[in-house]
Amino acid sequence: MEVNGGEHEKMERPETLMEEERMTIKNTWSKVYANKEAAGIAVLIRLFTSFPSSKQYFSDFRHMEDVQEMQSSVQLQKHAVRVMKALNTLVENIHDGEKTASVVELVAKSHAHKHNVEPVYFKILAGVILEVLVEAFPESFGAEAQRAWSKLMDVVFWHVTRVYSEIGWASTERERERERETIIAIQYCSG
Ligand code: HEM
Repeated sequence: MEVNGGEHEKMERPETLMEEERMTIKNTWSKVYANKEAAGIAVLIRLFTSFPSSKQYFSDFRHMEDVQEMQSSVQLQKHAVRVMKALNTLVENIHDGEKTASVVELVAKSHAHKHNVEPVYFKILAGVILEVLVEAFPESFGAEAQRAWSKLMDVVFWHVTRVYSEIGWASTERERERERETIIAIQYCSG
């Protein structure tokens, strides 16, 4: 999988979520969102420790190795809450495909234009979110919930790549190499 500008056309549009899956997502989310700061920070810390290259975009802690030091970064805490709030908007509007598209569009545009984030990091973050939620809320995130959430993440990522493709994002050769390395690491981690 290579995720850059021209790749979107090759991606199959993910299936629409079924009513049952939407309900599962809503039901499992409320507990997570009640702990949004802690859950968001846990997700980002996992992202930055498992995939240290994802820190490169954050001026305040790109050189930090120490987890406690990272946790006290205001930039990290703010981003954690921002990610959770955006997810909450997606969940609240899960029946509204246009709203989903527009929320993801805004985030993808700013991350491409302002923050220069490679799209593959959205895919990585999606995997990390699931991993952390399953660990933190095992009673809620069983197989059925995991399937529903994976589908939602696929929809999000599909929109992200659509936007990156529309704005003509092109990864440099070095960045592609890093993406390949990262994807191999993900495959390795997920057995
Ligand atoms: C679901 C995924 C994500 C959501 C909802 C999200 C949301 C946001 C929001 C709302 C902002 C502030 C407003 C803006 O500039 O757009 C922001 C800033 C930022 N995001 Fe994300 N983000 C996501 C994923 C990522 C990823 C994967 C990275 C990089 C690995 C990243 C890096 C950044 C950076 C560097 C900033 C600027 C931080 C600052 O200046 O304090 N984001 N994000």
